[in-house]
Amino acid sequence: MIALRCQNIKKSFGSVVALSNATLSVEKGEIRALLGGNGSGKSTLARILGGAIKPDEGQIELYEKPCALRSPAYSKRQGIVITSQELSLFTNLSVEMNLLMCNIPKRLGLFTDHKELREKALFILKEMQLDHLLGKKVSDLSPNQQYLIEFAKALIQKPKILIVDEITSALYREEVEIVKTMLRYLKNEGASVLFISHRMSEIYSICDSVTVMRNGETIETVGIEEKDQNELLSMMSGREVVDKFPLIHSIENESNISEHPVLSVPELYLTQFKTRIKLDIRPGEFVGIAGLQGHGQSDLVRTLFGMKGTVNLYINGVKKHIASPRHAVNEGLAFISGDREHEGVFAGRSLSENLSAVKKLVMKQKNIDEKQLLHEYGVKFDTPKQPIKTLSGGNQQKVVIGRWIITKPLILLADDPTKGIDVQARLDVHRIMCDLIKEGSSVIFVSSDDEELVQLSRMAPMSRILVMYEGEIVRILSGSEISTENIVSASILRGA
Ligand SMILES: Nc1ncnc2c1ncn2[C@@H]1O[C@H](COP(=O)(O)OP(=O)(O)OP(=O)(O)O)[C@@H](O)[C@H]1O
Repeated sequence: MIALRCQNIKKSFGSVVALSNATLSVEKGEIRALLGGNGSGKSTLARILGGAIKPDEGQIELYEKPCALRSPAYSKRQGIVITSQELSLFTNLSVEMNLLMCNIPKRLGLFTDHKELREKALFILKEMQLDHLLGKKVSDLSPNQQYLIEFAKALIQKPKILIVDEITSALYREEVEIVKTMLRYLKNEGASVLFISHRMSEIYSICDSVTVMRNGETIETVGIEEKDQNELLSMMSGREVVDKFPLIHSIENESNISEHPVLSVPELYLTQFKTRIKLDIRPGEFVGIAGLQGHGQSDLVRTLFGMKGTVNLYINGVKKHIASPRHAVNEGLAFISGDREHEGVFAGRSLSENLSAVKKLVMKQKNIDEKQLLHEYGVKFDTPKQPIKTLSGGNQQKVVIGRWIITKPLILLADDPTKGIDVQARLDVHRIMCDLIKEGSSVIFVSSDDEELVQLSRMAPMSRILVMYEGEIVRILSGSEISTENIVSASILRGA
């Protein structure tokens, strides 16, 4: 039985055509990936199905009956639930209160039945191995735990059609496994899922089929086994992909490593773990930071950038006290955050202001050709003057990345910078990083995606992967040791 059918859906925002023809059918119990480049219309389709916006044209059928999704409440009543990275949690309330916000159990029809509330919440939390979060205030959870609670909140509504809009792009491997298990569970219950993600490996491991979108159109739907990654990439871009992950340099050649580190930190203190790390980074080196989520990877780069107080380090052999991010920038460091919403974009500002913020305000440099740079970084835009918020999420992140790349830093620190960026754009970002490395910059790169670290290591002439566990570096991988298998085993087995 067809659970959802969309026929020729169109939607424009002013002169921007977000959807020109979205046509797809999803079976009951099917997990369908929606794959497309940044700005291809995936979220717009999701928001139409969730009743947040109305299509200009087209028909939607639910369980083979025409249906006008006129409001979010109406879509919810039809069993369509959306979960995305845009959190709708009340941070001052408990996890269980948030989970059941849409349907708080009552005693005598008046008072909150706390016992039932806890029981219902505990059931779903246990299924997700998150029962330790019961009773906690949402503001006390890590961002990733908050995403999982947002996801649990969708599950508790027992959706018939669940739309998962890029929830996994910020999650680590073990959390993605939780999402995967729950989606399989929903599938077995007969629900259908639309799964939006830019991570190919997740799409292959979670989904039954994939609909590829390009420029607001659904191009084709295929069974997940029918096409390999390069074929999907070609369908997304409309071009033949010749060499998806180019091996620019051999990683075996470690003899080139300079004796003189560009950055040397005898003792980097990580407050959360009370551990001390020693780091030496060579000019032109790519250093990937891996590990299970929350083992200090993010703290490491943030501490280096002066975000956690003064840090003592040596740059090209000269002792420096980095007391703040501004100070770090002036010493040649740059920091790209993957937390676009809170640390990336200046929401009320234009593309041009967002792109040139550091260069103009901190480095006091003028004469920046923003338009040319936006093209160089592959941003899809109308004019540099448009507000950044009018761009799709991935395009916004490209502007944030561009902001730091144009400073031509000595050392680039990146904290999961490519999440939310489509596969093709991610490759572009990797190439931009490698160009920077070729020009002599060093890159310290945290990623929640081990495959990304392996790919980048293969593209850079000198590379290492440091695996962290409880605030310590427990394994250093180099040369042919660099593989996702070795990263996984070192992360889980404390360096083994
Ligand atoms: N409220 C809006 N106002 C103006 N333009 C919009 C609005 N919402 C979306 N768009 C535009 O519609 C197009 C499709 O955006 P959408 O967010 O659906 O893409 P997407 O495929 O989800 O992208 P991403 O992978 O980057 O999240 C983009 O060009 C975007 O700039």
